Amino acid sequence: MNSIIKLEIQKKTFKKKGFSILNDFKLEVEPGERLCIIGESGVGKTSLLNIIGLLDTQYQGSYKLFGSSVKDLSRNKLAEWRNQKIGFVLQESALINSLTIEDNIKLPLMYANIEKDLTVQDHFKRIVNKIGIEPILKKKPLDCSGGQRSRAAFARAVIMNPQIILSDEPTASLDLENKEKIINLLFDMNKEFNTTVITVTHDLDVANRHERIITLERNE
Ligand SMILES: Nc1ncnc2c1ncn2[C@@H]1O[C@H](COP(=O)(O)OP(=O)(O)OP(=O)(O)O)[C@@H](O)[C@H]1O
Repeated sequence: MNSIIKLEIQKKTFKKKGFSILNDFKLEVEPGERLCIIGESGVGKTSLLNIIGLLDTQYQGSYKLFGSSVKDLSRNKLAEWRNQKIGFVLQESALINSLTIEDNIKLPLMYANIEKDLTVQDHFKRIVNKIGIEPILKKKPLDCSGGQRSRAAFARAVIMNPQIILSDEPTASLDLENKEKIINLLFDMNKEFNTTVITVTHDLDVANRHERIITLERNE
């Protein structure tokens, strides 16, 4: 099988801090894999997701995504892939406070100019229904609870039906019931669309539900 992600990092250096992380780190991921990344705080899990998700291209090493070398991609291509092929659920996913929850979730569709597409509308209804956020669609983020905002941010990350979903602690601020909704939606998409799922978590119950777990080690 061809890898969807082929990453070989020599190191990632933070100039001001003068230290490096992800030294000699290699990762290959196949389409449709459910991979979990664990490791102690500060070891570089979020930094790794930023690299995989094309938010950070400043590191020594090579990265092939969907068979293309990331260093050769134009800024426009990087932006297009970030919007259309990669769903990024961040620890603090910023929703836009002046927009309703519905408009926030539909933002990636508007950028891609496909918000009127019927398949996309079906996908929207299904996601909203599965994670139980119909009641808050017309509300603004600041009128919602933290857990509701997390679920809305999750819906926005998966609305484009991306090929890869990257989640950084997607269940951290959720109660058990809502944690289940998010994990079930993630794995349903994985089953139905062969979406590659990569999750960073400290929750071992969530980790154990992935088919592969890698532990990042500190390597000073
Ligand atoms: N922009 C940055 N500038 C300088 N140092 C940074 C930057 N981003 C991250 N670091 C440092 O790099 C290291 C790895 O950070 P990262 O957030 O990737 O760790 P993590 O494993 O995700 O941690 P946690 O589990 O606490 O979220 C930490 O020491 C952090 O302080």
